[in-house]
Amino acid sequence: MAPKTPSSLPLYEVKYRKNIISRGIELFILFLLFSLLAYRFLSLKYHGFQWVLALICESWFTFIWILTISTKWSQVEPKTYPLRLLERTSEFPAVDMFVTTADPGLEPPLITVNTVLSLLAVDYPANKLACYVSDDGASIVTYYSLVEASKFAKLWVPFCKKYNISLRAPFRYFSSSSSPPQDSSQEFLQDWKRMKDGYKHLCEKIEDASSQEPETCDFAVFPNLDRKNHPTIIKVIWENKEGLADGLPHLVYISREKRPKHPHHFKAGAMNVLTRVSGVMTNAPFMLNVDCDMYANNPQVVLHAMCYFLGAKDEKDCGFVQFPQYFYDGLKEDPYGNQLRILHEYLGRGISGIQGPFYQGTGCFHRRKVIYGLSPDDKITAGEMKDEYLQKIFGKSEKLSASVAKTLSGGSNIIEQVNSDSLSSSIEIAHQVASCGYDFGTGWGQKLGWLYGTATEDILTGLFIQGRGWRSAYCTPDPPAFLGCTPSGGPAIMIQQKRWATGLFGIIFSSKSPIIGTLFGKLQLRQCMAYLYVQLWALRSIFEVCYAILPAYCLITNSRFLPKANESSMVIPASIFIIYNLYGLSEYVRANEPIEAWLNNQRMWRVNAMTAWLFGILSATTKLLGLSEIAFEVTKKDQDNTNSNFGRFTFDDSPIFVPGTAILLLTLSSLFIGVLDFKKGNLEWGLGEVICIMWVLFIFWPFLKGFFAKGKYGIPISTILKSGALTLLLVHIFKFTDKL
Ligand SMILES: O=c1ccn([C@@H]2O[C@H](COP(=O)(O)OP(=O)(O)O[C@H]3O[C@H](CO)[C@@H](O)[C@H](O)[C@H]3O)[C@@H](O)[C@H]2O)c(=O)[nH]1
Ligand SMILES: [Mn+2]
Repeated sequence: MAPKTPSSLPLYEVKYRKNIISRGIELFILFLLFSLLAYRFLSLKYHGFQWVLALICESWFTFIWILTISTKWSQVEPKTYPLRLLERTSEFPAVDMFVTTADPGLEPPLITVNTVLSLLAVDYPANKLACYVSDDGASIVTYYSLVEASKFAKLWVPFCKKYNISLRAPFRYFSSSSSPPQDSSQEFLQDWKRMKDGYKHLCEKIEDASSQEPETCDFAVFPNLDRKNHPTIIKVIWENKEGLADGLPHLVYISREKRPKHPHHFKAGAMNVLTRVSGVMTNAPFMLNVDCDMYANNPQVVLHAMCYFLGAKDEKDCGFVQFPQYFYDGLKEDPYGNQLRILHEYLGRGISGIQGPFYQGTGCFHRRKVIYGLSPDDKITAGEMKDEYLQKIFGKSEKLSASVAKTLSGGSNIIEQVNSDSLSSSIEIAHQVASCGYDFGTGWGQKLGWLYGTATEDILTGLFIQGRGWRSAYCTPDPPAFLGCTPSGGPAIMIQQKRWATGLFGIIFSSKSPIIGTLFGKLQLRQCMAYLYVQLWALRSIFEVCYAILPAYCLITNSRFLPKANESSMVIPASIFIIYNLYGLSEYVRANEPIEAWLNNQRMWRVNAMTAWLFGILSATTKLLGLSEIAFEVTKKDQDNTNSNFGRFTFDDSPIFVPGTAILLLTLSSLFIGVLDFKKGNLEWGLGEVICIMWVLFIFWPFLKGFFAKGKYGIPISTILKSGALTLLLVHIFKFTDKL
């Protein structure tokens, strides 16, 4: 038999996990849930209001469980082979890399700089890459930092490539190896020292610039600039004029025009400007997008993505390639429950086994033509290629429509579609397509590009792509491709979770709803169910809150919502509780996560559900009714997580902490009332309710500690007073309904 030639080996493989045992347990839990519903239904006439409420909540939980099972059913183990790709070809397609930043205060320029440096240094021919940074903060410090970073990159990039450094974001490289490796050569030691000094110098310059704005003629446009009202600024910081494969990729700074009267559509607006500006400058057939805090942690990222794009038998199988969002410096016990490792491990791989991962907003490679609205089997007609037609949809720029035409008609000949003119010659047109009115009346944000009208533009945009029949690919190289910051402390997490819950819920009611996509489009049914699983977060809050206060209700009104401990039907809820938790724990054990992480996640996800998601449903409803506007509050990126108190829950005086505090106070009061009743005897409630009370206290443990802590670790008095008033009101209402 002849040995396999490299070109016959696949560039990627996707295996399905044989998760027979966990599937069995999931189905068994479903069976128990149905038994519980049947039991409740049949015994409804012997019980009161609590029984009905419990039945409603448990029906909802059963529905969510069905979505969960379907989503997790077919988990994938993808594998990509970049070495085979390198053996097979030397002609690589071009990639435009987009970085977005919006606020130099919440997103320190040094973080953005590190992300950019890590991208400039990836293992890929430099003449095929261009890096575009969008700065919605129009910050002189960000611009200055990038200019300085490009100077440092001339040393850093060759250094990384010469010694094949695996970590190419300097802040991570120098924090993980504060002294050079022991057995390194004299030459390496010298270079290493030069890099370390160079980076230190860069940091100092950026720090100085943050306290005193830099002054040179190149920065003339920035001073006295109003972030919300300014013209477009585009600067080609570095151009790889000779087109050297071992040089530095182009680096372009863009701050799009902003005017108070024009909606700017947050990140989606920024992404569309990046798409257009890059369209008239380099027009690469592939685009990578990362948030400013997501540095490339694996220098071969682009090659991994290309394994899918170039290796897919059918283009349709690979509309975009998504890398999971992982975070750096996360504590192993995951105190805030926002490392999402378990979410990626099971749900993420499960979704990937259906129609492919959701687009997660960062760490994703797109095909330009997919972003331009193309469907897998679209045949472009000559009429659609006419300039007039293109300008109606893509806006009034001849040069842009010419490059769009190239992209749309290019077919699979992706090497040829790029622009070869110099960047500087397109500056004027770039300004035009970055202006704030350019979108208006065109297809941008409606049927192409990143979609408007939501704070979760990522999920909406990905949904729209999959609804047209594209599949996406999940890429999980080792080491992880990208690492970013995840918020720490209570308030930042709550804001992020609320934004997600609000945006996701709104999508269900939009014209791009997954339900419509399945009925009238090409979204697969189970993919629709997976989307609903996340999009229903906000609505889940109502059922979770009701269920969490049910035990307190029972203790206050001396009633019960569970069978008595000595009744045989108690077996059903008890085994659901035990098996569900053991099953959850086993997921952590299988993924090598500590038990503490499981406990903390149990807690934080329920806390989020009952607080942030509850605010999510409020803000989504007011938005749907037209009473409020979309808001995108940028998440704070911490540079330094080494503080010993890192991991402790923090509070502020935001109303978002009121529901949690109130549920806790209500539960404590019910215990108090329960103990008083206990002396009187003749109790209706029993062991089941008490265990539930304990569980609620366990979940709100960080809040309980917050009663006794000071400063940002304590719950503000005003929040306690508000929650206290709410609790009193609820206790009275409960007592009152009981008398009815
Ligand atoms: O007006 C804006 C607002 C935000 N951003 C950028 O958008 C990115 C994401 O913002 P961030 O505050 O970090 O939000 P996260 O909650 O961390 O982001 C997640 O959720 C968002 C949708 O809610 C997605 O857009 C992100 O890609 C995804 O990582 C950042 O690079 C921002 O600079 C802008 O460019 N312009
Ligand atoms: Mn982020």
